[in-house]
Amino acid sequence: MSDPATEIALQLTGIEKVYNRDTPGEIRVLRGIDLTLSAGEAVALVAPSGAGKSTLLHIAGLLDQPDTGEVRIGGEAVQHLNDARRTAIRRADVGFVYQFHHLLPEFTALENVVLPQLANGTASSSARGRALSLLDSVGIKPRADHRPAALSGGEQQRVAFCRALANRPRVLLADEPTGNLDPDTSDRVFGALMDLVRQTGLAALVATHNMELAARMDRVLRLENGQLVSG
Ligand SMILES: Nc1ncnc2c1ncn2[C@@H]1O[C@H](COP(=O)(O)OP(=O)(O)OP(=O)(O)O)[C@@H](O)[C@H]1O
Repeated sequence: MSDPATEIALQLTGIEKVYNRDTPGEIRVLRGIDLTLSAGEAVALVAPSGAGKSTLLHIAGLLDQPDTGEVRIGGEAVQHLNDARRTAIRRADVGFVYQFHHLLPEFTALENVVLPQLANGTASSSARGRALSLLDSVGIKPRADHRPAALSGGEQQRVAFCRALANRPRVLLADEPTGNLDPDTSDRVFGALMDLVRQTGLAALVATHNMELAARMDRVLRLENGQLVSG
């Protein structure tokens, strides 16, 4: 059996992305991105606004296609797969946490966390238990039956964090997952994330401007001039 610690969860090779090609507004956002994320590894992505962080996360999460380069998730090259297969891989293997959480307003916090598993056809009797345990790990289990409108911004963000992890994805792609949170709550959510990384082999790519959190991850990568550099 392969060692989960050395299993490659996500691999980007030679990724390039240009917007408005061959027009005066051409922007070469990604200029040859190489990134290997192993199972059980957390990597911080630090990028100034407009550097291409969202573009990179969208390509890594199969929401967008690069112009050139290859994306592999769990060893499978996804470039030439049809849309249905790419969607299936995204749903099964990738969790997203965005700056804006997009919770479904008519459902409770708990239902918002369980719903992706229903969509995925993977909801089991344990799905509710898994969702409650995730909500507990970030301190909002007592709010499980509240709808998003009755939750604070930070509570909604924590629900979105749990939703992203409910399916046990192989890769978590997060954009400022603790951005709205006070330092203690941020610490708790980050701790819950790192526990999952260490205990379950989750691979996490976390965009953040918080250099203290970044330093607590395994590696820090900066997106500069369309390329990734260490540190
Ligand atoms: N669909 C698009 N068409 C044209 N230009 C785009 C498109 N999407 C993004 N851009 C441009 O590409 C650059 C990178 O955008 P991106 O959203 O990836 O940056 P970002 O690093 O996530 O920024 P922020 O941190 O401010 O959200 C920006 O200059 C942006 O204006």
